[in-house]
Order: sequence, then structure tokens, then C-alpha cells
Amino acid sequence: MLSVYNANVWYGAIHAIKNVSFEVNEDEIVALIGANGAGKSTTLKTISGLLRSKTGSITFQGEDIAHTPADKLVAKGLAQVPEGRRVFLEMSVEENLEMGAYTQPKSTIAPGLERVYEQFPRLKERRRQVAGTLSGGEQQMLAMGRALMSNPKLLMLDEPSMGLAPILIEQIFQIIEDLHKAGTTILLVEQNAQMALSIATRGYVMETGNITLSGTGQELLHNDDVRRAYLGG
Ligand SMILES: Nc1ncnc2c1ncn2[C@@H]1O[C@H](COP(=O)(O)OP(=O)(O)OP(=O)(O)O)[C@@H](O)[C@H]1O
Repeated sequence: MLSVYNANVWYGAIHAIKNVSFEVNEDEIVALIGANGAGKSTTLKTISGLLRSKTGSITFQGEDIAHTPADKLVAKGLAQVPEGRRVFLEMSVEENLEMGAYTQPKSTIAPGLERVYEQFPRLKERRRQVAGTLSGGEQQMLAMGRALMSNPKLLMLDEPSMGLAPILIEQIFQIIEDLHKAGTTILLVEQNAQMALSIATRGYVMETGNITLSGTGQELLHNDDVRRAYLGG
């Protein structure tokens, strides 16, 4: 479904991702794990068109998307939930969700809201509340709900567990699994390697801009190097 081949991205003199290649097949949950600064967010931003690779290619459903603007990618079925959620703090929950359907015909808004509210009853209860007053977990749900309003084929999540209490992390991961079961393919960037690998079909490990290991979620969970570096032994 998605294929990244030989991506290289620089911020000025900093070579942030180096010869990065990987794939996400339809119906998979693929986890990209690694320490702070490894290049995970840069990789996602390159796929979603916010940054550009100087080399290689990126294809989504067989089409070269390396030069497609970010908003056109959403219309093609590729949605990203950015790190730190970035919801519109001054707007209500429902207005935020409506913004998520901006690439879609107006007629998709009502069924989209219904779908998202079914997945996130908490957002339905709070649909008139201003997003800035939501808790961190609720803002994460809103950011995910907003991305789902475009009815994506591939949902990319950047550190959905960041800053959340363990119970909320479990809830968010349960929702990710539910979305996957409902037919959404998922690319998940996480520092929480334990949680990410335990739900992942496959995973990749990034270190200082390179992909250094790959395997099924279970293989990586039981890999000695991964255990030492990311799972506390
Ligand atoms: N806007 C920027 N300008 C300069 N350097 C940047 C910029 N954004 C990221 N970098 C650098 O690029 C490298 C990769 O950063 P990136 O955010 O992709 O890492 P990450 O794996 O997502 O880390 P984290 O888990 O901390 O978000 C880091 O060395 C970072 O300092």
C-alpha cells in the first residue's frame, strides 16, 4: 500500500533520515520505533508531504506521491495524526472534527461525525466543548477522530501515547486495534516500544536516521538488542 524507498532528508546540515526504505502492506499495523531524535517524525512528515526527500521514491497505492501536496494526499486516503495532537484549541470538538473532512464532499460530514462519535463516545458527550479545555487523552482522541473524518485508507499516528497516563495509553492502543479491525491500515510511530510492538503486525527500528532492524512485532519484542535498548532489558 505504501512504499518508501531510499529516503534522505536534511534540516540544513543535519542529515535526519538516511537511505530509509520500508513498506506498509494493506491491513497491517506497522510500528516504527526508536529513541528521541532517531528520525521517526521526520519520516512521517516526509510521507505526508510536509518535508521532501532528496532521493528515492514514495508510492501510495501504486502512485508516486513524493511531490504531491499534503492536502491532496488526504484526499487520496492518507491521513496523519501529528505529534502533540495539534487540535484547534479555540474551536469546539465538533468544529475540529468538521475540519478533518475538508477534503471531502459536505455530504460526508454527518455520517463521518456519526462514525467518529460511535468510536469515541467521550467526544460525543463533549462535542460543544472548546478543545483547549479537553484533557490530554481527550485531545488525542480528538486528533484521531479528526483524521478519521477523511475516511483514510492509511492512518499515520505520531506518538499517540505521548504524555498520557498508563490507563489512557491502554485505551488509545485499544482504539488503534479497533480501527485496524475495522479495516484501516496503520503506520504507528512510538517511543513506547512495548505497546507498539505488542499490537504491530511488523515493525522497524530507527537509530540516528537509519533503519537498523525489522521483523514481525513478536520477533522484535523478543529480540535481545531491542529488549536491551527499548524495553528495559
Ligand atoms: N525543524 C528542524 N530543524 C533542525 N533539525 C531538526 C528539525 N526537526 C528535527 N530535527 C532533527 O532531526 C533529527 C530527527 O528528528 P525527529 O523529530 O525526526 O526524531 P524522532 O525520532 O521523531 O524523535 P522524537 O521521538 O523525539 O520525536 C533530530 O536530530 C532532530 O534534532
